[in-house]
Parts: sequence; structure tokens; C-alpha cells
Amino acid sequence: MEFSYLQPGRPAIFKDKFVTKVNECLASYTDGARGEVGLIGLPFSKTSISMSQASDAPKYIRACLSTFSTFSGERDKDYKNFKVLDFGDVQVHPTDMEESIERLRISVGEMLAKKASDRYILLGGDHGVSYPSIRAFGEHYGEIGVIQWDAHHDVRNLEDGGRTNGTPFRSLIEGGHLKGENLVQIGIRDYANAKVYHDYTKEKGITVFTMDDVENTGIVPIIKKELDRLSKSVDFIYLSVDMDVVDQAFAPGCPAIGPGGITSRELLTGISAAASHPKVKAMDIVEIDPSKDFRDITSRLAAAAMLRFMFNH
Ligand SMILES: N=CN[C@@H](CCC(=O)O)C(=O)O
Repeated sequence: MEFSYLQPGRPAIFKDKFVTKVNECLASYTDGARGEVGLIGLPFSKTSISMSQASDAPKYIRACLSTFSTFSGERDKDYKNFKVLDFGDVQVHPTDMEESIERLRISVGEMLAKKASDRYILLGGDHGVSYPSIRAFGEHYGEIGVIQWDAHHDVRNLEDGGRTNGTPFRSLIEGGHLKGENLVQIGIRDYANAKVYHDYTKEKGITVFTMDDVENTGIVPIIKKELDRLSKSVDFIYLSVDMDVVDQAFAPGCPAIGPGGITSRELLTGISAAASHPKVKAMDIVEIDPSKDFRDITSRLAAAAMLRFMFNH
């Protein structure tokens, strides 16, 4: 006998026939498919220096896409036909860390080799995933520029415990995969870093904007100026968004939360400004641990950041 209203495990979901939710724009990648954006999950956080379940973030962030509609009133435009090709999540090794990092690099490279899209979003994981990801983009596209939103420099030494979420940009620079002058760090916070790493950024020619710089100049003018500079010397610009750049009030789900960070508005307007540049073609979002979050605030902000990147080109 068929049940009328008993549907085990299926909650009743309200459907307004005039509303499309952003998660409906996602389609699993199939051979030969093309989409406006390629999406991949990099669920790796075992080498985080804090206890972190950031490896769970890709599924939370994807789920939060269902909390947004595809319509922008600001632009009077509906993005309901926008196509996001979802490549799924990389299977990392359960215990071998270097093997996992290699699997991330290979998988991002294999996604790019499909040429299924011109623009990509990568969902971490902790910030350690940006090392293999940016390497893969460099191998595919040539000279690369990076704008990093972060409270921390992430150029820690490698002797104290190998590659971690505190070392991705040192690994990229020391490995010759990224030139210091092609790296811009925005939102660096006081009392969150060590002098030796502050000095390292100067020695390597990294451009650093502290929270005081953001407050005094404004995030959009900083981004526009740096995009203008970078685009003269690089082929491709990658945004690396560590959510701990955002103040703990707006991003409570990061392992390294802190006060005095940027607001959620500054994050979103900054990403909009960056994403409208033709050379900005990839963005990673990292350092969300859903087990530390509150009502998915941080994952929801990450999903909103995805919308800004996708629909603002
Ligand atoms: N990517 C983050 N890096 C920070 C915080 C790390 C943590 O607490 O997990 C750092 O190295 O200090």
C-alpha cells in the first residue's frame, strides 16, 4: 500500500513556484559538460595547528546555497539559468598527509584539464589546501597572482611540523610556484602573527594591508589598486579567502577567530570588486569548521561570498 503523507526521512519543503534557489544551479560534472563556474571540494584539515573539522565545510557551504534565491534586486536580474558544474569532493588519504596534498593538486589539475569552465570555486578545508590548489592553477595557467584575505600571513616555518594551515604561502614561495611580489595579503591583524613572519613578507616583496590600512583606505580601493598592478604582470588572479579575516562576530565558525577583523559587508563588497576583474578566475574559501559554527553563520557567509564571485563577473 502507498502512503499518502508518510515519507520517511523527507521533510516537507515549501516551494514557491516563482523562486529558484541557488543550489538548483548546481549540476554534477559529466564528461563534455560546460558551466559558467566549476566547483570542487577540498575536504582536508588534518594538518591544522588547531583542532579543526574544516574538512566538513564543503558540504555545509553547498547546503547553505539553498538559503539564497537567484534574484538580485540591486541589478534587477535573475541568475536562475546560471550553471555551476560540481566536480564533487577530492578523496584524501586517511593518514598520509603528503599523499593527500598531492591528491588535491592532481585533482584540481584534472578538473582544469577538462576545460569545462573558465572560472572556479574551491571549498576547503583549512588554508593548507591553497598550497596544492594554487600550484595546480600555476601549472595550468602560467604566472599567477594571489589576493589573500587573512588575519594571518600563513608563512610559518616548515621545521616545526611540516606543512600545516599556517604554511601555504611559504610553501608556494619557497617552491618557486608564486613570486612574493605577486602575493597581496589583506586584513592582517595585530597580535595574530610573529615579527619573523612580518619580516619574511618584507624580504619576499609581499604586499601587506593590515586592518588599519583597510580601515583608513577602504577595502574596495585597495583591491582595485592591487588588481590594476597585478594584472600588468600575471596571467591569472586567484582569490584565497581565509574566513578568519572576518571579525569573530560575523564568522564564529573559524578555528582562529578574533576581534577587530573585517565585517561581512566588507568581505562581500571586496569580493564583488575583485570578481568583476577579467583576470580573476578562481576563489578558494577556507578555515570554516562547521562544528564550531553557530546556526551556520560562517558557512552561510561563505555561500554569500560564492554568489558575489559567481554573479558579479
Ligand atoms: N590559516 C590559518 N593560520 C593561522 C591559524 C591557525 C589555527 O589556529 O588553526 C596561523 O597560522 O596562525
